[in-house]
Amino acid sequence: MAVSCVRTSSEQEHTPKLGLGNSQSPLIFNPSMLNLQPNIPDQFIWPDHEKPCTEAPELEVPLIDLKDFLSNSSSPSATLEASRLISEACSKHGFFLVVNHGISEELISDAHEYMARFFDMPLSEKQRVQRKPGESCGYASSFTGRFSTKLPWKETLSFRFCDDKNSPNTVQDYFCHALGHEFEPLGKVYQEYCEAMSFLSLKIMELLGLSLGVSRDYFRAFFEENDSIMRLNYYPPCQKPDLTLGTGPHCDPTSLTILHQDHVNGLQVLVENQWRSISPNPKAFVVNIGDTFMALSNNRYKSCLHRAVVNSRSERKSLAFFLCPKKDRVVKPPRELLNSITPRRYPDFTWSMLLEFTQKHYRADMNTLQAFSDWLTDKPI
Ligand SMILES: C=C1C[C@]23C[C@H]1CC[C@H]2[C@]1(C)CCC[C@@](C)(C(=O)O)[C@H]1[C@@H]3C(=O)O
Ligand SMILES: O=C(O)CCC(=O)C(=O)O
Ligand SMILES: [Fe+2]
Repeated sequence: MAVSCVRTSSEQEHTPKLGLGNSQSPLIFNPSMLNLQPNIPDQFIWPDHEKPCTEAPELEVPLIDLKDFLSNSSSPSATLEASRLISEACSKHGFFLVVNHGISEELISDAHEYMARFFDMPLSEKQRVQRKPGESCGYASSFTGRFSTKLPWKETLSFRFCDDKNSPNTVQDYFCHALGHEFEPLGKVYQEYCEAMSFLSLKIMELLGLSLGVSRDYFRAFFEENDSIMRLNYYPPCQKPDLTLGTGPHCDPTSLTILHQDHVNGLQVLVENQWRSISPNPKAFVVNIGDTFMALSNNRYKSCLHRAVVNSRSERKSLAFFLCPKKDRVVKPPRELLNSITPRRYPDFTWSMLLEFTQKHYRADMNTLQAFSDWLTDKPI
């Protein structure tokens, strides 16, 4: 069965007031050609206040060793310590590293290898799975045709993962149906990778629940049967890395992001109004909470601002798993997180509504959740 990704109509896709692109004749993002030009096109040059600064001191990110917590004989003290460290990280900038996560180096290496092979394919081959307006799956090269300014210097491939026993092979099926059976090995690796990401996400949800003083199972149960997004990010070298961005400043609208960087620096987080870099660590996943979990926590934990910079010497790649709840689940905080001092911060919503908002009406940035709340309550954005 062909798996259809999120399909939304695109009548408002190019709402001029939001400066979204014109899909009639989009610019083609061909970095090897663009890098031969004396200058990069204006559409890739970001405003001065968003240009990457040369300095981005390394951020010491809390590192959480999951070995004891994940072992069958995990002790209450190991669980308590892991949830305490998560609480500390999420009360600061919302980023932490996990090691001894139980995911094999071979699977991670295969996921990186197949990502390199995919992006090495000719553009015409990649465009066989071209992302269509309003959809959140498929291949995109710098979102030309979707946005008209501040184009990111990257190519992406996004696809859906469903933790649903009734459709057990959504990822593998997507690749086989969209690209052909010669892509079955690639589909198998990403099917296995996404299953491992989903398992790890649910374990982290147990720790997030404990760290917020709700039951270990509360958030885990909410994300059972998750309907998540896997994204491969490819950032070509850029001759003018000080003028453009690989991924612009944003908070992830999703619930939890589990990112694996290759060996090239590029991920930056805004901490106390200063951009700080998170150095690659092949044995660690970088984890951050997103807007949807910020709403679930009733704003106790913050979805934090981050971006990806590029460089003039080498390409960079990252694997990003975005945990998302089943589309019709109502996102609202548990009653333990509501009281007279901390009343409801965001209205009830479903992930399906927020996803549609980011794909049809609003380019995700640092204010997505507030803009979405205003949109829901009909306030002018
Ligand atoms: C639901 C999503 C929208 C984006 C991919 C996932 C989670 C992160 C979002 C994104 C990366 C935030 C920055 C802007 C964006 C347009 C991008 O640069 O890719 C966002 C993704 C998207 O809308 O495709
Ligand atoms: O590539 C990176 O390091 C970060 C990418 C990112 O933030 C995203 O895809 O949401
Ligand atoms: Fe992100």
